[in-house]
Amino acid sequence: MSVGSGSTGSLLELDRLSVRFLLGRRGEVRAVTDASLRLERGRVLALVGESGCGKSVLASALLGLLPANAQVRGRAVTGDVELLSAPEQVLAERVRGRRIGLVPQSAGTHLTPVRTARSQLVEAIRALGSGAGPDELAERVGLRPDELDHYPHELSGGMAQRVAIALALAGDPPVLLADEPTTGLDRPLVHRTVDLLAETAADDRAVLLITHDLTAAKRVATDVAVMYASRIVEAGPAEEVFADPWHPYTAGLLGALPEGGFEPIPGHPPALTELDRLEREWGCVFCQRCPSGSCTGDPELRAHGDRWVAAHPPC
Ligand SMILES: Nc1ncnc2c1ncn2[C@@H]1O[C@H](COP(=O)(O)OP(=O)(O)OP(=O)(O)O)[C@@H](O)[C@H]1O
Ligand code: NI
Repeated sequence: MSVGSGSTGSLLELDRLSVRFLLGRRGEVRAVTDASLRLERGRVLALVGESGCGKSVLASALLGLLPANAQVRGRAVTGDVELLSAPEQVLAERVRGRRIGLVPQSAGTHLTPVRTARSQLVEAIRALGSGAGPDELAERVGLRPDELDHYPHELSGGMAQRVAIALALAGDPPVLLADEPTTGLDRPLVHRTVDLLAETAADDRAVLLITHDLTAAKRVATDVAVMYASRIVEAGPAEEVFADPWHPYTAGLLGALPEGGFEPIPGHPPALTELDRLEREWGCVFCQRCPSGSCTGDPELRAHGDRWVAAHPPC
């Protein structure tokens, strides 16, 4: 992955995407700040970070699904569409399902209970006007065609998740956006689901996998971006970042895993209404939790080769 602008051949590119929610007299929530990312063909980019850091808001911004009190800045380009300024009609007719397929959080509740998987798939194919057939899509996600004739309550969790991914693929979108696609699944099923997403990426697409499940991210991501308090604080090739994190927050997330010895960083992320003040006072909003003592106080994500880090450059 690369962060920044001036791409060739990327399927999705974000350039300083920022989102604030205006709360009137209660101030503002800064949910996403200057997020720059590039998603290339064949790649799985995991966007990781604790609950509430802004991952889902970033995803909603790309799909034009933010509420009216959201103020959006920056650029996000897929194909010839600039997503942040595109009218709703363009997003509805050309982007959602066609350029960006959405894999839902909970497949079980996403499917309509009174209709078979096949009829839902056929309807999606018809609505999106794509050339794929239901059996072909079933096969692509590892389902037997006859399994499509089940109603959602007859599907196992894993089969429902496969149907949901088949639905996301119905319009043959080059990009899949999966926001916490493994919520509520047990570990083997988490692995099968993310493996399937990785296979779809290998099939000439790209996947943006939003998750707080570091184990799942480690398993399939080719690239990773770590988000803390609305900002991406570190990004780069997944293998390198996971093996040798530069930002102390990334190190803390990895330290909280079983293999890291269950040692999370003490404290909590700051309230998102306080970020402007904290950055004015400290530079870096992580500083109050920062064990490293080497913070430059510069919140900008800076490049060092193909890796990016804020405030804590490699020494
Ligand atoms: N409409 C809104 N008005 C005000 N604040 C909002 C609104 N929608 C989201 N937020 C806030 O934006 C912040 C980021 O939320 P977001 O859902 O993106 O977090 P997340 O990283 O996806 O976490 P999770 O893993 O829990 O989904 C949260 O503090 C949330 O309360
Ligand atoms: Ni710091």
